[in-house]
Amino acid sequence: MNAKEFAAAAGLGEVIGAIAEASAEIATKIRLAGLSDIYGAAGAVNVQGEAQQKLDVFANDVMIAKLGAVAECAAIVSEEDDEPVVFDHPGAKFVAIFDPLDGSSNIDVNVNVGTIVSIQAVKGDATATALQPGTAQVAALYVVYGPSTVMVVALAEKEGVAFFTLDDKGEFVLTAEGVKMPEQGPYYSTNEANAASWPAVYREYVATLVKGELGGKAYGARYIGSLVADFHRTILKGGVFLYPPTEKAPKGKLRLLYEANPLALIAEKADGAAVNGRTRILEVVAEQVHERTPLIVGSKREVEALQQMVLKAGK
Ligand SMILES: O=P(O)(O)OC[C@H]1O[C@](O)(COP(=O)(O)O)[C@@H](O)[C@@H]1O
Ligand SMILES: [Mg+2]
Ligand SMILES: [Mg+2]
Repeated sequence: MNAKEFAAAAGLGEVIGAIAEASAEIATKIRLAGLSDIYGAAGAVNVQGEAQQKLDVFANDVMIAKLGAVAECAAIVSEEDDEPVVFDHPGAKFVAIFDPLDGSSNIDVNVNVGTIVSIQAVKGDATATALQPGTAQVAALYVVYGPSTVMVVALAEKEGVAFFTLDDKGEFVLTAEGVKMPEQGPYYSTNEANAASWPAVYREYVATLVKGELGGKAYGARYIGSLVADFHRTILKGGVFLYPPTEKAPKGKLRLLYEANPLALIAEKADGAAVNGRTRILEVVAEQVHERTPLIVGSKREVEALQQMVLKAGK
């Protein structure tokens, strides 16, 4: 079975099939990047105030073109566009909310990047649909462009997550189903250079892990700096990824709607958890589509321990 058939069987029509086609094109572009003029900055700045890479723009354009050709897709919300892009598709059922290329600062050094997508059922206009809490998502997925290209899909109605691997014909073939993450893992993953500007409780938490005070074994550190890649390791090996608030980004750096929400649904469907410190990510109600959030996601044991420490500290 491929990703397109899997999603169609789950009542999602062609939406995931279109994302699979877009991802296959993005994967090819990334794989051959050194042979074309696609590395480097595009010369523009996106709504987040971040310099766009040429591959950010390419990935966004491909996603919009593919989803714009699908009758069930009413609109898209992208990290790279200030406003939703609304399609003329009367009666369309879904809005796709995405980060077309995640970890783009890693592109030029040939390190894993990804695509992250949340799918919401239409409820009002595109913005209102996108602003529904993560609990309302009908599906979520990410694609990791690594040594192989893998798509991981969670459906709201199904426990466990499905893995698809891109074959040499451009198809995402089902390679694992019902995947769950370890209840506890060996790694923590965070940009520790920010530690001095985290709320103290996060430093205490990491010290707890390093000293082996949570479950007996001392944790190791792993940080790629591509959320998708750091999350993918976490789902396979267990452990915790955290991007706490910092002085520079007091509301967190990562985006709620197209980074935290989809990964939180995938984590929960795999028996993991995701919080913003105090609150379950999927219950946070966004006020704007590009809203940022702290994110702590991973195995249940680690995420719950952090949440308890934060609540106890009153932070
Ligand atoms: O460089 P930092 O501050 O550690 O931030 C890394 C985070 O930023 C991101 O690159 C942001 O994603 P984009 O590349 O989509 O802007 C995440 O992938 C990653 O987790
Ligand atoms: Mg990103
Ligand atoms: Mg991005």
